[in-house]
Amino acid sequence: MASNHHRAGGAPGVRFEAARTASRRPARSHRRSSVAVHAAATFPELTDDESLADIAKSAAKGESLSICVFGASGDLAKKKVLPAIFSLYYDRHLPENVRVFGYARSKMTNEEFKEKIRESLPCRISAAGNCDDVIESFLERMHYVSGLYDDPKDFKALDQAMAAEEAKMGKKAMRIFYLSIPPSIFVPVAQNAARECSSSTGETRVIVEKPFGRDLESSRELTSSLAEVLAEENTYRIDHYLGKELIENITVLRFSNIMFQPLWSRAYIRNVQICFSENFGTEGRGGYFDNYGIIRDVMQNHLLQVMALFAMEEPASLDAEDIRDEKVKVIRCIRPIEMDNVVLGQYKGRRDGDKQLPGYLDDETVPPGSKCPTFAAMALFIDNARWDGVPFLMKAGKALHKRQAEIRIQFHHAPGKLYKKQLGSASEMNSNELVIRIQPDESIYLRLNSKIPGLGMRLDQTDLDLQYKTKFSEANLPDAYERLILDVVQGDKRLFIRNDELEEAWKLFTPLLKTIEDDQMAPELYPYGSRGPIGAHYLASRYNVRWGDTYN
Ligand SMILES: NC(=O)C1=CN([C@@H]2O[C@H](COP(=O)(O)OP(=O)(O)OC[C@H]3O[C@@H](n4cnc5c(N)ncnc54)[C@H](OP(=O)(O)O)[C@@H]3O)[C@@H](O)[C@H]2O)C=CC1
Ligand SMILES: O=C1O[C@H](COP(=O)(O)O)[C@@H](O)[C@H](O)[C@H]1O
Repeated sequence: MASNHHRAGGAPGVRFEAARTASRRPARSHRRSSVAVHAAATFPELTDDESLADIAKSAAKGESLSICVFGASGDLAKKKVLPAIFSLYYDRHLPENVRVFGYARSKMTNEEFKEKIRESLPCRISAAGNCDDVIESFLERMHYVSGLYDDPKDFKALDQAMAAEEAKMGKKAMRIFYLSIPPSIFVPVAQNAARECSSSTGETRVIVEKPFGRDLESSRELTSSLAEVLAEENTYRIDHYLGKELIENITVLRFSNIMFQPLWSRAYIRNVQICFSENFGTEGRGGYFDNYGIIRDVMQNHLLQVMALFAMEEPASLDAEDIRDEKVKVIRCIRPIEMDNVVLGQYKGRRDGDKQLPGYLDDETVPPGSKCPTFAAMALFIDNARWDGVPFLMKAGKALHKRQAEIRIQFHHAPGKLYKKQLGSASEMNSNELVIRIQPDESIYLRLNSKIPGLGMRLDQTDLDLQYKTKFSEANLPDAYERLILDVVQGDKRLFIRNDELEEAWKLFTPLLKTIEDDQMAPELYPYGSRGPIGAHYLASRYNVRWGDTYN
């Protein structure tokens, strides 16, 4: 795989001109013949007749796509990866000549595998007439191969199974491998796949799941082991937050709206809050989690990526390299994180009526007495001209009172005293706030001071509110994995993590993690379902800030 070349600005090797329309086409019912169904994905602007003609051309060109999911028996494959591939198929974003392979050690027949997967395949629009037909047609394209992860022979068998299907479809085959497996086997699986299963006729791309190491050193080791068999341009490090609708919208919001451009700096912004909370604990994933903790699990990757997109300078273009250059630059400007600016927490059990909500240490897969943080809050600073002195407050936690992820931008209060009497002096209650709600209930709203209608002069805060649910149809909110897998098919790396980005992210967090672990820092306990440790509020108040999610 390392030898595959890369064409500037696009997908190297086999390429499907798949549908990447600026806005998603509304889902249509699948009433056409099965030959026609997927032509529209390959040639989105074409009518059915034209699509049929082009299907013939595509078949004549002899191109096919094989996607293989390693760890196909696992949680992520079932929950996210295979449903996302199906949704792309359903929405006609994949070519007709697509085949999907599952690979894992579990012994299953093709039929058993398909039955297991069938129940997790979503029909995006419940009213869509014949989703069942599309499911059947998708399942016909699926194959399961059972094998070990460290035995080249088994990978040869996979290669043969893929080649046999590809031979029916044409001369050129692109292969995509998704490593939906525990990190301990990333390297042998990537090596075996590269050596035994690379496409001999087209491009081979590999999607690597997080975690990409657990500190700077292990991340470097992983990068260099993967680099022995995979060219960087064919390696797609996935951070599924980058595939979320609202996160893609950050750059659109910033760089296409003149009203925001002058405001986006220390001159107008008082603080930025990036908050992630989940209303469930590590249930079932405690074994994995305990080795990582919330900082590695969510902050070093998802939340740092959000911060980078929020704070970076305008890229020279929308090209993947230009965007990633800017992200790297801004991450490098983040000041080393001091322990004084960090609060750690761990959830404890709580009684809720008849129900006992478990504490982190009640999870049998968690080592007794673990100090692993399930919550963290920190203040970060970007030492550049744009953001000098602006606190970026980040917090993330499991087993909190609600599931929510959002960015809150709190502006300075308006100068002067004109409406001071009506607005009061608590700055967070009278200054503007822009909220980008990543999930759930995706929305963007701007908090303004406004006059309450009526006689007299009473003021209150009110929202200019863009609710995705009411403004856009649900069909237009693809799952993050859908967007990202389609990007891999198209060779678009904008939303994937480049190796130098990863390196800078680990340089920032590794010293902090080392201090926490070397000093065995004890986390502050917080009850399951609460708002997290009190310490997070003291941290914010040190910077004269209140967490927006505590008063809204
Ligand atoms: N689940 C999630 O929500 C998320 C997962 N991820 C990442 O995605 C990847 C896959 O996650 P997930 O599906 O939850 O993982 P699983 O633990 O479900 O593992 C996937 C498959 O790998 C095989 N496997 C599990 N443990 C081992 C082992 N010790 N040695 C060899 N094979 C093993 C099993 O298949 P078999 O025995 O049949 O071979 C299993 O079905 C991981 O890297 C994870 O960190 C990232 C974000 C979220
Ligand atoms: O990567 C991870 O993300 C999930 C949260 O993802 P979301 O899309 O549901 O917000 C988190 O639960 C998990 O611990 C972490 O590994």
